[in-house]
Amino acid sequence: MTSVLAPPPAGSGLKAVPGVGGVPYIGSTIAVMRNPIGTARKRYAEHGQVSWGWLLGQRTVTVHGPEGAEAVLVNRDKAFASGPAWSYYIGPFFNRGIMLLDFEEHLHHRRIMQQAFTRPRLRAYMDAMAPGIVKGVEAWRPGGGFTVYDHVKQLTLDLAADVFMGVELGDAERARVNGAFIDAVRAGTAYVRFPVPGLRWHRGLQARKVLEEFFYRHLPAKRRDGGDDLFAALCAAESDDGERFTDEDVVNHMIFALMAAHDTTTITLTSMAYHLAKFPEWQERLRDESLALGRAELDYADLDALTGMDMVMKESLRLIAPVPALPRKVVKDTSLLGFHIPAGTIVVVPMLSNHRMADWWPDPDAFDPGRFAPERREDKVHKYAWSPFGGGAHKCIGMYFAGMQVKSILHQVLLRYRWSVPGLYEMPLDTTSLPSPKDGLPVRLDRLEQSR
Ligand code: HEM
Repeated sequence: MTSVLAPPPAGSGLKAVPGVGGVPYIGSTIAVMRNPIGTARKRYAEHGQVSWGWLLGQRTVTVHGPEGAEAVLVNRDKAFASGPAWSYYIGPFFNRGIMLLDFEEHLHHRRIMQQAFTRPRLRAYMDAMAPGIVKGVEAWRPGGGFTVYDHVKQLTLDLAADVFMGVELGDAERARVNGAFIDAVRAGTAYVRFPVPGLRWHRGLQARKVLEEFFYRHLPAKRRDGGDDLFAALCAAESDDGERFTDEDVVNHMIFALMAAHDTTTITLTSMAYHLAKFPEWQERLRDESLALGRAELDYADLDALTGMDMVMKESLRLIAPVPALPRKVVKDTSLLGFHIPAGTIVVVPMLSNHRMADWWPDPDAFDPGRFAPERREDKVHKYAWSPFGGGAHKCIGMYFAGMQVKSILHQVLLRYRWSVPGLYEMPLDTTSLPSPKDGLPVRLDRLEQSR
């Protein structure tokens, strides 16, 4: 049965948001978690671009399609706040991370943080991560049942110590910090959302303490000595108006940035590895491209030259958007594509399913990197048709960093290994949190005869 979210104000000319309430607090949560794309398609077919339902305990409006994504993310009326929406999931563990700030305050932090992502800084991060990538990839053990996701996750975590923290860690300290980081991330998807000793939420709070203690301890040396890592960059960052981060800001932003960077990059590489295993002709094309560069290590300038890799990355980000949905809380009554949205509502932009809408993408479920080739550019159909990095004020600040890291890693893998999956294999995705393979993506990994 269709029920409306709230009657629009008389004379406003706005429409009421239709939807299916279902069981209060639960609604379509289980269906969305199990099959986000199928559920979104059904809902779009039944109710159109804007509809509401219960999701994860909240009355939630889902706005399908790029027009809605643009309206929410560009946020001209300043009606959609990121902080209160994201805090529901990750607030206690990623307190005062930049994505949890809004409007003027967010802009103030963003202006300073931008200085840690300038081109010279990115070049320095790329140089800093290169030896760790070679060492990590070289240590992989070829054979059957090589789980790509687990290995890439470990590699990106190890790289974070070099390029994010820039701190020499002993094995025990590394394990302690990495463990705390993993617990903080996991806590966001806890079912029991209050601290019971031994359960995820409690472990997340403990982990936050470990991370804070770690960063505060190393902060004075970072401020004093500088360096080519993100931690040093945040300590030194200064906006054009001379604003700088306090110690507390640096610690909060470091903990958040680690989280924002880690799973997203891991998922992107896993998705690329999966598609390259399913479509070996693309794997060979990318390997030829990497070999043709004639250099063991990528330069910053090479990133644009790897055109096949760029298309595969874009297509993999389209098919599996690492951040599957972007939530916002409505802070004042507003309108969205002609619908009345009352203050207090949660609005979600479902990036994962938006990228698979047949109204915007020909053959939306097919892996076809050529759709991003200059002569096709199917993403040009709308500015927000392809938006794995979001848009507007909160658009991913690490977008170029991500491209740099993903391409640097894949280049080294292509030069050393060939990998495959059985013909009928389909990667089973766990979509209860950020999308990841339930089975870790087991492949057969073979060392190339002549690695370079
Ligand atoms: C392929 C990898 C990545 C993807 C798909 C991705 C995606 C996103 C998305 C969709 C948002 C916006 C969320 C929203 O508006 O609600 C975002 C924000 C953000 N990302 Fe990324 N991200 C990636 C990698 C990174 C990396 C490597 C870093 C850091 C080095 C990073 C740092 C951030 C930060 C700090 C924000 C918050 C920006 C703000 O609120 O102003 N991300 N990311």
